[in-house]
Amino acid sequence: MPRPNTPEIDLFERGVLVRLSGVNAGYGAATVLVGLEFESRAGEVALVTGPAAAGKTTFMHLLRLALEPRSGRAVILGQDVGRARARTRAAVKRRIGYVAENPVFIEQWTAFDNIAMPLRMLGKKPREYADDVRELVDFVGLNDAADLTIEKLSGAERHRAAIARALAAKPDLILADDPTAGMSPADGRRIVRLLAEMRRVGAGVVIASQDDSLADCAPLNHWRMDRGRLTPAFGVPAQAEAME
Ligand SMILES: Nc1ncnc2c1ncn2[C@@H]1O[C@H](COP(=O)(O)OP(=O)(O)OP(=O)(O)O)[C@@H](O)[C@H]1O
Repeated sequence: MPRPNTPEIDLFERGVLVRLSGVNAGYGAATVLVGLEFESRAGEVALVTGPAAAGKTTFMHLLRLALEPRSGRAVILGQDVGRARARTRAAVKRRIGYVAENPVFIEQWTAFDNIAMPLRMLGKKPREYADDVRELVDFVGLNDAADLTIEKLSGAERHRAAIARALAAKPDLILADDPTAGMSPADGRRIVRLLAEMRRVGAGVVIASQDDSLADCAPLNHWRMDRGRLTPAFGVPAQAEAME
């Protein structure tokens, strides 16, 4: 007899990728995130905006399981991550694509090889992943720059490469921390649209930024973070209405 699903797996199967209920988190003695209520569903994009030091990066660390909730309940990709064992947490992490604020690459490698890194780590051979990586390169618009070593890329191209790398292993949840930093407004909007496209393959996307003006460049749920508290920016987003 198959074991019945846990309530957390049931939630995932109903398309709820993240559900935070009353979550507090922080560093050392400092509580940075306070009483978070948040939900992200498959095929939805969330934009979290707020001023410097509001807690956006800390929120990303919580979602990518680099920071544990101190209290409350955090269900991410079908697991109560505050209670899960190290092995389960590691398995959840592998299903999350993360675009860091300052992406770190192997500078002497080409963008193509850096993008392929997650696939190599899964044990795939170049002939198995070459077409998929080329497709990603096209998708993010890196084109010929993919064959240059990363150190030669512009800031915007590095972000495109970081996005392609985060998508390589086909994650269920994509997190992008300030992906438009240092870009022109037009480039920034293109990047957000690109990330938002991932909803079409059923992924959930969460983007953090200081820039409120990004809210109208794709269909998304806009949240504001202020002093560690998260609120829907315009009334109650569709996803929160659907919370059971
Ligand atoms: N490793 C850490 N240890 C202690 N405090 C930290 C740590 N990282 C961040 N903080 C503090 O947590 C608070 C929130 O920082 P966080 O980086 O999450 O904000 P942010 O909204 O991402 O800011 P920005 O838009 O400038 O990137 C700040 O007061 C910051 O000083």
